[in-house]
Amino acid sequence: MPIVRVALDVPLSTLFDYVASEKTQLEIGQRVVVPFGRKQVLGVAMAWAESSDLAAERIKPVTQVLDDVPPLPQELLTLLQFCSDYYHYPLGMTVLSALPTRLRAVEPIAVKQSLDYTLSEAGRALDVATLPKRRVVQQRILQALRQAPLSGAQLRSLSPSAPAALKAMIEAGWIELVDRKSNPLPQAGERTNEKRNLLLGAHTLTVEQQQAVDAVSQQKGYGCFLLHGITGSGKTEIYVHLMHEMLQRGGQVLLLVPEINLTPQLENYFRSRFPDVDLVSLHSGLADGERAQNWLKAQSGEARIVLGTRLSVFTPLPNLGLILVDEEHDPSFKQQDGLRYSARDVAIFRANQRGVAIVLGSATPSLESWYNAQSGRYRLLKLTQRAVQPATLPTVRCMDITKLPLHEGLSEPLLTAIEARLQRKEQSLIFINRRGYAPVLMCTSCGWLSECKHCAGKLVLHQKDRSLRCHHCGAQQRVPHACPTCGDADLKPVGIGTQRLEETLQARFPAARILRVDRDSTRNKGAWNAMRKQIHDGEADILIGTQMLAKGHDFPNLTLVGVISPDGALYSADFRASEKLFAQLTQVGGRAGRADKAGEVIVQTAFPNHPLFQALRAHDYEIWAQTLLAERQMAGFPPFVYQALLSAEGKQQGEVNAFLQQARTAAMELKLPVEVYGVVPAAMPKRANHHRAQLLVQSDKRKALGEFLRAWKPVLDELPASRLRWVLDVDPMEF
Ligand SMILES: Nc1ncnc2c1ncn2[C@@H]1O[C@H](COP(=O)(O)OP(=O)(O)OP(=O)(O)O)[C@@H](O)[C@H]1O
Ligand SMILES: [Zn+2]
Repeated sequence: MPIVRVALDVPLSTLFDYVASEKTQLEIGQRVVVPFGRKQVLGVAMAWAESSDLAAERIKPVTQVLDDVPPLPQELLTLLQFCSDYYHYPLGMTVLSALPTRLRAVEPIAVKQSLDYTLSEAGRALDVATLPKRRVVQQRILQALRQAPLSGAQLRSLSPSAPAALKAMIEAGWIELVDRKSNPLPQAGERTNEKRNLLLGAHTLTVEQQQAVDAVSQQKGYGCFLLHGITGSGKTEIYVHLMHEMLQRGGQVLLLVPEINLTPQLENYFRSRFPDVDLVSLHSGLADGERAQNWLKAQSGEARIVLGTRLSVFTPLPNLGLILVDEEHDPSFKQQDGLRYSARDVAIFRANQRGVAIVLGSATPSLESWYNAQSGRYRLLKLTQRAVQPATLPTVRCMDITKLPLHEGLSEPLLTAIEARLQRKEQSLIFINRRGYAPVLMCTSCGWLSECKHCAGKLVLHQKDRSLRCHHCGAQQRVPHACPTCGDADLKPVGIGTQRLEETLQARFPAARILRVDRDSTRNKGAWNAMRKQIHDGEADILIGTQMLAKGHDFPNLTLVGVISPDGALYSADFRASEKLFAQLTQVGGRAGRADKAGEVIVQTAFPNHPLFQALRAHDYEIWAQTLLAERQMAGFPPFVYQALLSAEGKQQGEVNAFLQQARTAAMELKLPVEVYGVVPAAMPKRANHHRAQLLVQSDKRKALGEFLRAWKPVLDELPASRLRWVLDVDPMEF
């Protein structure tokens, strides 16, 4: 009896053996339903086995083979195996988490029969008379398709041997699959389904853009390119040209983007540029059914451009020819739970596995990528000018808030600048990374602060509904009438959030139309889209926003960006904080003056001479990256070392620490060439009543760290931890 090894969604690092009866026609990569404990669960057939460690009578048979969709290709299974090994995450859970939700259920999915066969250009050009006489069925199919596109069922009704003939003709390139919806029945006399991979509105590329496009398209086999282009330099236009080139060659393109918020907008944009090309998007905002359909279109090769957030890096793409990663520095490419992968890094592995080019684009590359470009592992492509003439980079001014009086957090120069924009009917954006009214409520008489009972954090004042809310655990309560400690009624909001800024600006500029864009104001579905339209249509004068507004948008009438209190990042415990801040400010500053009007950025800071702000004023990413790299090298931080973080949390602090101490002892006993640090509290030491602590391990060799983790992980799995949750995070981004 053949034994098949199946990946299941269980937290064990093994596969599970089942018997595949002779009758079932099972292929590796197919989804199967198998008994597990008392349940029937979904799994993926990963490999055949000669024998099993289980006694023959204990191996259960596969219940059902799902043949609703084609098997996962071996290439994808290999990629998932790599991820499981590299991130030390159970293989079964890795494989299952890569599937769209709908394909993880034990019920087969009903694939909408929306695909039709049609003649390709070569097929239409074919003269039936030149086909050998004995290929009757092929001739019949050809003639039928001359009339109209047909479904598989219709073609099969032509002859019992139609499937074989069809297969041969697809391989010959005469027939292709098209989406029925997008191809309404042809009008008489009209040539149909002519896919020309139309590219609309192509700009004549600048010299720098052309060089970048040439370098990538001339690449033979794997190559990783870092596209460093200042904001508005036309990186997107490069993607478009590269996509077009790949479409002409018949390949599929995968474009990874960091933000689900940006995908609908990008999707429309790319659709408008490639009106006759099948493009699908994959992100968590889609309904399960739609997501599964899009995934299947990618797997069948029908979708030529796949646009998606991080999970789409695991989409099967038979003709994958190019991978693009936009805003490659963005931390949201790293998944923060379950399989903690970096979609950017997996994409690089995938490009290598496939032997194709990958382009990482950013105005502020991550230090990891920058370092790789400096050392020659990646090829650096630079765009140093804004694409649209005469658009230039905005002027950046820093206002020293230790010397200037502030009105509710706003300096006079900033207010004057906003006023000027209002008079000129231009837009301003005020960037502040704090939602709510004020970060904390304080009693002026005893110093009491609104703290969360469950977390090591403060309760944020939300004025609109008079509530105090914890942004970490979601706890919420009404604003007290008096101080809970001393009874004094004089409670004052301290610090500034988006709501307070909105109130202040509205009072100062009563006629201005102010739009606040943060997680609270965009919670309802469609709210953000509506707001974006308002901004584009010029129905807002002042935008107040958190980082949501900072990324990727192109608002031509926006000429002023104000930045309120970014200083926290300068003395944060997170060693990446200042890297992130520079990227954020460059991004948000890059929203100003993208068209014909000059832009201005005003930063309110207590440290105007900090190297970060100097580099920001000079628009000099390179010098800033160099400064940071030197610091990181001195301190022994990434990208000069590779890290893994073991974090644990539980209700009892003692248990959390004991677990981590045992883990640490075990790590030391392995006597491998890695540095094992001490057990320390997490940056957020208590959240939702759970105490949190962590243990960092690092090495200057990726391989040494990997070998250590391979030895350490099984030991961790055996440690008593029934009342704890712990995770191992490789290449951690959050501490
Ligand atoms: N060669 C070109 N000639 C004229 N206009 C161009 C050219 N390339 C791009 N543009 C235009 O320049 C603007 C900025 O380009 P794009 O959005 O591609 O920049 P980007 O580098 O992706 O920007 P960001 O990183 O700030 O989002 C767009 O309006 C685009 O249409
Ligand atoms: Zn809390």
